[in-house]
Amino acid sequence: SLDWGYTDDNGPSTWAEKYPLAAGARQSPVDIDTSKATSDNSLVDREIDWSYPSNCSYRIVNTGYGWRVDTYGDDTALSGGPLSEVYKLEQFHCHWGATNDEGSEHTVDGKSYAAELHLVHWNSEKYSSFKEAASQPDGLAVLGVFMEIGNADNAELEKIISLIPKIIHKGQDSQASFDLDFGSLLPESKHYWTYLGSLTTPPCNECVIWTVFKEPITISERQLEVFRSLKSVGEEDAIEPEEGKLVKNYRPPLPLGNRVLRECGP
Ligand SMILES: C[C@H](CNC(=O)c1ccc(S(N)(=O)=O)cc1)Cn1ccc2ccccc21
Ligand SMILES: [Zn+2]
Repeated sequence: SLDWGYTDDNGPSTWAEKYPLAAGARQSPVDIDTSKATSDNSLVDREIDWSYPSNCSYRIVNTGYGWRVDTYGDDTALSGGPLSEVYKLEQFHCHWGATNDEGSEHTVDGKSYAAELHLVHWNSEKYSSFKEAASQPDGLAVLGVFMEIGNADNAELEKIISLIPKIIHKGQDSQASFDLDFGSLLPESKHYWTYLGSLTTPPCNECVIWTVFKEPITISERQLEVFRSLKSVGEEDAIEPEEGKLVKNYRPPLPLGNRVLRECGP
């Protein structure tokens, strides 16, 4: 069975047994209590700037915990906002729930969205590899984008979704350099919240500067169902067809504690 996961016997409430960092004071996700967000001048007009060439995605893989698109970081850049250095895009992935009223990791005043997209970057100015950065307090910068159910398919996401039937089982991957317009995967408004947190999966390293956009993007119910068709087990694990489906892969919020939650944007 999986070392950790999202079922009752290996889910988030059990992670701290094998991954002690999961019990830390700087964990993610958190509930974004908008009354606690400070819009102090520290971020005034420090908008988040990103730049991704459309051909930077080269592989999609089933990690057993969801899908992940690996990217060439060389010509990518994330800067501004709460960041003091330029970060490079390493990968992006998504979290979702079994039903549409749950699925995001961050919540806003207790409200969950149907899913949440994470664009994972690392501080290539200060560190020499993603792995090294993932053990540093300012090593990673993750952009969180809420996804809500809309009537239309999200055309950019469709390029990813069309590859999922090739990676149904854990460990499968598809080398597909597909052209992606990241502009359509990010909201129009650059209004965001930011705080210091962690990876939301084991080993839960407290190495992430989080930036969560306020405005969601949309995904269709059909597209979300395709995410839920992924399996957390390999092809060789002979189990019942309905078993092992990744119907949910989100960690519920952890206490913000005495961390500062800052807000920026119009
Ligand atoms: C963490 C790394 C594997 N995990 C991730 O890269 C990762 C990235 C983003 C998120 S999220 N959902 O927060 O955006 C979660 C996990 C491997 N790795 C790197 C250093 C390292 C040290 C020990 C064990 C594994 C290690
Ligand atoms: Zn994530």
